Amino acid sequence: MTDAVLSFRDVGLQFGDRVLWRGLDLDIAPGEFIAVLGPNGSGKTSLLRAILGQTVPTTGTISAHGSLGYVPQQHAEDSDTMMLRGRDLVGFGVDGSAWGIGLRGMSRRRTAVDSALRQVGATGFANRPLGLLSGGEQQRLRIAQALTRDPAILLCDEPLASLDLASQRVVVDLLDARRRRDDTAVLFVTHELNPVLPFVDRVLYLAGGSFRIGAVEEVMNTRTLTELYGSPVEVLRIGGRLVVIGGEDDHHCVAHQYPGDVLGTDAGFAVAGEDL
Ligand SMILES: Nc1ncnc2c1ncn2[C@@H]1O[C@H](COP(=O)(O)OP(=O)(O)OP(=O)(O)O)[C@@H](O)[C@H]1O
Repeated sequence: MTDAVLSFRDVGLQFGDRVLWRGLDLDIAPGEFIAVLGPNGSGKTSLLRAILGQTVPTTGTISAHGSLGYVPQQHAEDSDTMMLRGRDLVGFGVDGSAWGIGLRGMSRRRTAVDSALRQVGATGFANRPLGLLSGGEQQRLRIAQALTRDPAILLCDEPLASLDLASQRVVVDLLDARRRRDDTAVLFVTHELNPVLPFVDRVLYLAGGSFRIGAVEEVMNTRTLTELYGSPVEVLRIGGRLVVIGGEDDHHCVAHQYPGDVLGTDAGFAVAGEDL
C-alpha cells in the first residue's frame, strides 16, 4: 500500500523471554478504523507505545507518515483535580509544539484549543474544573487534546473504559466523524468490540504470542480465535452482537446494547440506527 499513514514491517516485541508478538506486517490506510483486541497483557498498550516511540520494538520498523494523536487510558487520578479546567487539559496537547511563546503563540494556542473543543462539542463545559466533569465529558476533552495536533493517526487506548453506554456512543461517534471528515486513521484499543462494530474496518487481535489481522468476520470466528489462543474458543452472534466464549478473557465481547439499536444486517452484525 503506497499511501499508508502507518506501516509495520516485520515488527516484533519481546520482554525477556516473553514474546508479545512477532512478524507484524501491516499498512494502515488514511481514514481506516482498526480495533485492537486481546486479553490482558497481550501487548495492546505496548503496541501504542511502540508507535509513539516510547518502546523500541525487538525487531522490525514502524513508520508513521503524518502526525500522531494519542488518547490515553483514563486514570482515576485525572478526575481528582479541581485546579485544572477542561480547556487546560486540552491546552497540554498544544504545549511542547514549536509555536513559540509570546502573544502570537498564545493566540494560536487559544485558536487551536477552541477549535478542538468545538470539534468534540466541549465548549460549553471547557471552563469547569476537570474534577467536576463526568467521565464522558473528560473523555471528550482527552480526544480534543489529541486533536489539537491535527493528527493523521489517532491512537486510542481503551477510550470507552468506565463510560456508560450513552457516553460510549458519543465518543465513538466523535472518532468516526473525525476519520470520515479528515481521513484520520484510528487505532482503537478496546476490550469491547460491539460498541465499535459498525465502524471497524479491520481487527488486529493479539493473543498467545501471536496475532491475526483482517476484516471482522475473518478474525472474529471460532476457527481463527481457537487457533490463535491454542485452546477452544467459540464466537457466537447473538442478537446482532459478537460474543466470545473461552480464550484467556471472554469479557471483551460481552453484548452491549444502545437504546434503540437496529439489529441484524446481512452479516448478522449490529447497525447503528439514526435514533440511537
Ligand atoms: N517496559 C517493559 N518491561 C517489561 N515488561 C513489560 C514492559 N512493558 C510492558 N511489559 C509487559 O508486557 C505485557 C504487555 O503489557 P501491555 O500493557 O502492553 O498489555 P495490554 O494488552 O495493554 O494489557 P491490558 O489489557 O491489561 O491493558 C505485560 O505482561 C507487561 O507487564
